Amino acid sequence: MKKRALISVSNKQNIVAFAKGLVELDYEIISTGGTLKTLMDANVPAVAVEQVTGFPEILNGRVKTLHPNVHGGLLAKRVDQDHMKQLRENHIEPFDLVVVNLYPFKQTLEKEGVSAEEIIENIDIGGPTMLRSAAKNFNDVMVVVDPADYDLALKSLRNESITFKFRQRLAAKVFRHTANYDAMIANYFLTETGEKFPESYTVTYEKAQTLRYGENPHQEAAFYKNPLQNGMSLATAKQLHGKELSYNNIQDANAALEILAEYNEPTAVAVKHMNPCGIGMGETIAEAFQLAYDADPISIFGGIVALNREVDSQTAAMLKDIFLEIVLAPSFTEEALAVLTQKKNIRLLALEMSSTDVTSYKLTTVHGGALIQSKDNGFIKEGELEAVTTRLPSEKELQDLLFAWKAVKHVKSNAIVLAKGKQTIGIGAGQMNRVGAAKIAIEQAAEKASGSVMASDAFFPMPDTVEEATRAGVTAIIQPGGSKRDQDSIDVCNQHGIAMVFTGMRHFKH
Ligand SMILES: NC(=O)c1ncn([C@@H]2O[C@H](COP(=O)(O)O)[C@@H](O)[C@H]2O)c1NC=O
Repeated sequence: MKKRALISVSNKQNIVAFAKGLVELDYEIISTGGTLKTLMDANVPAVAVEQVTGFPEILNGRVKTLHPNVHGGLLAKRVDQDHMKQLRENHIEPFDLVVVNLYPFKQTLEKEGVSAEEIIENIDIGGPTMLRSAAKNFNDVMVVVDPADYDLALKSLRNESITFKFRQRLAAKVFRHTANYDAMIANYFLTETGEKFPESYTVTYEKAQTLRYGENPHQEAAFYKNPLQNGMSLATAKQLHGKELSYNNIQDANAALEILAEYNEPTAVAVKHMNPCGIGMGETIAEAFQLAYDADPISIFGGIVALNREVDSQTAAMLKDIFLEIVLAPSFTEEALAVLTQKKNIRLLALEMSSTDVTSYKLTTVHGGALIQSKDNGFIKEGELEAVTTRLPSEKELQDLLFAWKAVKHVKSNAIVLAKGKQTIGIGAGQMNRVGAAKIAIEQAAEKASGSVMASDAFFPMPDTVEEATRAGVTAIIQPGGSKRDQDSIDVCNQHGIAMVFTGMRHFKH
């Protein structure tokens, strides 16, 4: 008996060559409408699936292969005498090979101005059903879902080297593929219904690259992209120069992007171990970078720098003299590229910057599960600040307070940021007590601390941090407020003529 292949593909790329190869191997090909036409047009002999089902394609293609004559032929176990007897009794012939790829749901979703109706019509039903039937019965049926596997499949068929393992791998790929496809559909419906934390949470990622190693050389790692991400994405950033990104590079670049998303004016940020070590804002991007650099010329060594404007030759000349892992910006001028590409090891990344996706959720795995929360999109406007001290901040202090508040949100808790003139001058990150973070920030700022402002990511449980600030010469403080002992901190401020404002919003970052 001739071997039978069932072919039904939306993406018709390379299908003719594959089908021709199958015909040479004496396969009988059964196909659905559009696929059949493609094959016939290329003179590949094939039979319409209607001849197998004895039923016309109905409901505009919603039902074409959903039939026992198809699924019986896919699911029957060859070693099971009873299965084979039932096939004979019902005049069903088994299939040996299934080649299916699905309606382009994702591409439809991404189409501009697409209607809900078109999206729904692009949910493939018959395709996944065939794929799943064949994959379940992989012991007897070979299933190919990815056009990239056509050559390998054909080669194996020619050499008659189809092993159990090979068919199993193809089946495994099918279940990943249908799970990914369904996850995208589930996500679409989640957006439509506005449900936040459904009874099960389905995420899907697609491999962007295998990484050399993870956070440390003994850890394995890969980078997966979100297939539904619109706008800013590190997976689609253009690498213009330098060796492959590492796991830590991607984490740091992400931290830098989150920080830059806070600022509209020309801003530069230097990041080390996912904390900013310097943030500067200026009239030009060169000025901004100079400030970010001067903020901490030691910690920037081996760090990454992200800028929210095109890198020009002036900025490139400054960047060139520092050892940096990555420079990340929306674009680079030709001259800037000529300067920076002289450095073999620096990675240059161009990435269109937009505000980070405010609807997205952050997922952290823990033993036994995952924590999911909305991103920290908290943003305080000037008018929302509550002045709590006798002295109110001056206009200059106010601008620095808002600048420092945006920065402290992105520093690991407990976090204290000292800033002056739209420049961070001291950052205390990740300390187990707040006063410790303040001491680090003050020591970093040294003599610059005098006349600076201070931001704290959470309230002061006691007045010790404010006392440190007064000794350093800090003139204004921004913090959430809400401690039982707020008044103690306010009193210290009033005694020293410090202006303090409350945001009413905390920015823990663990
Ligand atoms: N409904 C069905 O019975 C059915 N059977 C196969 N399909 C899909 O139809 C597509 C191929 O259609 P055509 O050969 O007509 O271009 C494939 O993506 C396949 O997954 C179906 N379509 C969707 O559900």
